[in-house]
Amino acid sequence: MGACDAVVRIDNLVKRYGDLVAVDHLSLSIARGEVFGLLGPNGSGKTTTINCILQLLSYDHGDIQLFGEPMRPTSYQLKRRIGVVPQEVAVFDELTVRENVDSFCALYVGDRALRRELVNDAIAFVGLEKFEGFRPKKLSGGLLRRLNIACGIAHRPELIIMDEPTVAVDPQSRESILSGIERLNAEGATVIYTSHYMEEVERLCSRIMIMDHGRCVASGTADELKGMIGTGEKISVEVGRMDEGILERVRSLDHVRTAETDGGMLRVQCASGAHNLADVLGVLGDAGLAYGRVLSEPPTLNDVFLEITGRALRDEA
Ligand SMILES: Nc1ncnc2c1ncn2[C@@H]1O[C@H](COP(=O)(O)OP(=O)(O)OP(=O)(O)O)[C@@H](O)[C@H]1O
Repeated sequence: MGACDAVVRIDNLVKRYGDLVAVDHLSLSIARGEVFGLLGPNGSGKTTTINCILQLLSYDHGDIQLFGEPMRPTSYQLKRRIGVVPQEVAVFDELTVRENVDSFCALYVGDRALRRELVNDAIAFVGLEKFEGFRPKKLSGGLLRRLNIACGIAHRPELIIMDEPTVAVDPQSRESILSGIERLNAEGATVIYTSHYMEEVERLCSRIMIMDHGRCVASGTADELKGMIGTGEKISVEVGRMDEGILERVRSLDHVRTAETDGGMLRVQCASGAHNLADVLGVLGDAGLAYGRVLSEPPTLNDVFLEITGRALRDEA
């Protein structure tokens, strides 16, 4: 990828808070049209990275380029091409939903008629038409988050940065937010999405960087990340009673790491490898054991994180 194709390029970023190294020699490059996921537990440095990109924080070392140009605190022409949805809801309590979206849009768009159209579109986009005249205090947490998004995207930015936009929202708003991001991307926006919810990142992101202690511990597509580890699928089979001899035969299969029974279910954790499910069912079939439901779950991004760091992504969540 040439430098000009990169919407965001970070080289060797270091940010310290006193003795704490919050971002530790981080480099990344994000191409136009990507939904780039920054995944990591709380405190791993995601927000600090975002705030450095936006020049809201000064940093100790490193280069940041946006749209092929160096990003500086005074790069207003670059900043207007970015939409930010911050982690904390940041809206004006005294203004209505419509007035809030309009005042953020007015930072970048002077023409009133055009702005009216953009504000209408943004409010419709997040599904807040019925709440246009409401002040933020009257909105639920999920609706507030949607207002926060409308404020960030109304001026049609090319790069949208969303910092954990679904924390503490109801399932309906979560779905609305996720499908909204998919639509923004389909319309051409490049998106940076930070989260500690691996399911969201897996659904949305074309590429993922897993962070821990300010460092990149792994990056790639979800499938590439899963391919990097030795953990394979988890197999569950409804078996009722099962004698120890059959269990031992399952355990002796090539790629089986552990096999246990619990409440009538056989649970098998495999190492990565082909035919694991067929091999396990083969043992049961050969033993003449009737079985019921069979579930095979591929490894998750949490398994990637666990294998690389020895901890679960949600340990601290
Ligand atoms: N203003 C600050 N002063 C001192 N330390 C800070 C400050 N802001 C963040 N930190 C520390 O820097 C580290 C990275 O924090 P950061 O907020 O970037 O992580 P994060 O991955 O975004 O976490 P979260 O999911 O909680 O937002 C943490 O150890 C945090 O405690």
